[in-house]
Amino acid sequence: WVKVSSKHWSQWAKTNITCVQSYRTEQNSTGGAAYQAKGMGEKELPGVLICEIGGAFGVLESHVEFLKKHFNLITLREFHRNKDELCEKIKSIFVFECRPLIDRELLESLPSLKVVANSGVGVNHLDLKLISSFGVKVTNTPHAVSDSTADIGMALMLASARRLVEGCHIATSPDTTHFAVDWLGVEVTRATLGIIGMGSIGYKVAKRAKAFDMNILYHNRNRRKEEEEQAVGATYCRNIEDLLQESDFVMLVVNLTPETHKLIGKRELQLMKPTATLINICRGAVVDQDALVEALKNGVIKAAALDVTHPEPLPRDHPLLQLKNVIITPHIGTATVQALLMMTEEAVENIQAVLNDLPIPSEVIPQ
Ligand SMILES: O=C(O)[C@H](O)CO
Repeated sequence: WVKVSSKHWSQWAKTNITCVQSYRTEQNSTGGAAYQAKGMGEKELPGVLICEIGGAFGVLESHVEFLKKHFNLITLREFHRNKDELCEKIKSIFVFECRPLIDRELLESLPSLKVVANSGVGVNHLDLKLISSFGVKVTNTPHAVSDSTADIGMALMLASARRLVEGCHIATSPDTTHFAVDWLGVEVTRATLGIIGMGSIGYKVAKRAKAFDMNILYHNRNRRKEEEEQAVGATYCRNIEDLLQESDFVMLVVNLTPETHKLIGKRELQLMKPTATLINICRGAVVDQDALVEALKNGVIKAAALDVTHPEPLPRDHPLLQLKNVIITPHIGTATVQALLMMTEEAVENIQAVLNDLPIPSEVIPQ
């Protein structure tokens, strides 16, 4: 089965797509009969190139059965072993994080390629102009990732405010004989949160922060509708400077583009309060890391909590890894059972939409 957004359902239902018919089978028995009558099960499934099955950048083993109902999965290794036979069959590439690498050589070797389906929202690892010059579309999965990534933003903010990692070390250290700590955390409740980037993830952060009675500021290229602002109690800051000066916590939730590369540098850090914390859940390169190290060492800001760095992982001798006022997690914004399943489902919907000339739920258009 595959989840197809209800607004696109009627168009999907008119087609002969195997997955849609089997989805209907689960919903009502008439759908199952239609599936049989059209004989769709006999059609050759479109070829999808994947990096591998399992491993850090491969398709999850638990998703393979589902994917195989829709596609003929071809791993990169199989492709390289049998290029001549497989190159015509591959209609789509399923990209997870930055694998497989999509370069000119790969694109030139796939004449039937129609879509590069990125599993995840960030597409900074893809050369959009190059891909589109081959007439190939790019899609991503913004809906699937928004809850889990917003959760990580909240988790990092709370962990940093309450010094959870330090507390954990004390509680688990073999040297600990009693639980006296010589420091205090701060509360996020009623503090000011500045969200930079108010797309679907930023907005979900705001929803969560509202439940903590936080005072919410946001900066975004486009201002949200008034009713959306009111629903989460967020105030728009046209100038990023105002947000930086007023916030106790600044959370970065933008896409990495040439415009947002090193968006937070020395000047921006100096505008922040010395008691403020920077939280980054988007991409490491949005922050000038050298400037951040200096700011953290010299008390320009209080702390940082980063789910993303540049590069990933940081070299083991990187100064950010030596600082006590920094929490770093290994880019786990979408690392949940639910998010990964939804990312796969959303990618399948995107691929099927492109291959069947249907409205594409999440197409990424090169600027
Ligand atoms: O871009 C995203 O959705 C996450 O960072 C996972 O890559």
